[in-house]
Amino acid sequence: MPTPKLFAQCPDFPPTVPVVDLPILSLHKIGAHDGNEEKRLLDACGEYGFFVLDLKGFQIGDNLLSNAEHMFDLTAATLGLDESVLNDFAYNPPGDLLGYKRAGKLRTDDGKLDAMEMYTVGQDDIMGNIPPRNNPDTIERHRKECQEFFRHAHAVAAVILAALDRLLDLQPGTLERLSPLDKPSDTLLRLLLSRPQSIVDENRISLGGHTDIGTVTLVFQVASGLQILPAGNKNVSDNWRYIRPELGCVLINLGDTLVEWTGGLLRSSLHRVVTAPGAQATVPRRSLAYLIRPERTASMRRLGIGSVIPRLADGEEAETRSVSEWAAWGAQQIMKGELKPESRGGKLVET
Ligand SMILES: O=C(O)CCC(=O)C(=O)O
Ligand SMILES: [Fe+2]
Repeated sequence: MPTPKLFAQCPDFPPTVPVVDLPILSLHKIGAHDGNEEKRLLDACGEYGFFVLDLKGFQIGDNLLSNAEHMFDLTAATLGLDESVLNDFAYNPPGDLLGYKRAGKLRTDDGKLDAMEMYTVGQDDIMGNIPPRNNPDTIERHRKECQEFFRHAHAVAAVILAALDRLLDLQPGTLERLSPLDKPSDTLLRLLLSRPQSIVDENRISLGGHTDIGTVTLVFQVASGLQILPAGNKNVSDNWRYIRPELGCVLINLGDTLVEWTGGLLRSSLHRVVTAPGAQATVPRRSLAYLIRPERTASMRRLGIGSVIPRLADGEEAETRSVSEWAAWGAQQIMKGELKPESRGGKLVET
């Protein structure tokens, strides 16, 4: 949802489609510990696990908007390479999610094939936490711009995590220290593209319903198509709601790790991408997802003994797995069909 330049290239979001009423919060106010804005943040994290963050007029926010614009260019350049070139960088799931994923590699909720191409860049590779990987030239020539994106995206996320520390009565710095920029993790940036269809099927699912597994995700979209299934609704087409792109803003959603760490207080919501609505379906849809994961050795154990996060109830067992073990287990459960992707947590609004 970044800059005027990108918005000007895209037809308007239609006024008639069903949208979810997410709050637009101010990075500036949250950074200044504004009590009212923090309350709105906590409410949104419990109810939707999603909110829109206005980045404009705050230095790190403006920096990130400009970095995001570069990453949109990088998406076009990289996914515009010949398929034979991209195939040399093909991703290798489930062990290695970095590199190129062509459209049609995944099944969506309706049993059809997905329509999302993506090139995934690892934070460790770009920030030098591991020896560099080999990426297409389009990326190798812009490592510095990628570094800037990771640095500023991480800084914006840190403002939100610091506010959550305060709201959850955790020691200052707790959440940020668990997902540092300079320690090995599975944090990554997805450069995503879904191409316009010759005959538009507005119900086509480009990327199937899922929750994100990590702590927080920052999403930039210009043409929409991203939808959320608000909690408590049956997973049928009529219940999904579009997220309206907002100029100068980034969309933030919480992942399963924050749900676990808070004993289910916060929510991670099911979301998916369908054909962009109205005239937006006629242009290529580019988006960015910066998916933050904790340091690899961090534990999934519930956090803190402050006054907000509930203690384990009688009979409840502490989670002892590391984030990597937990992620591998979750992926396996979903593959075996024993775990269905669905909204998790949200006890904050139920109590
Ligand atoms: O393309 C988008 O808008 C969202 C992508 C997404 O949900 C993801 O990569 O996890
Ligand atoms: Fe996602």
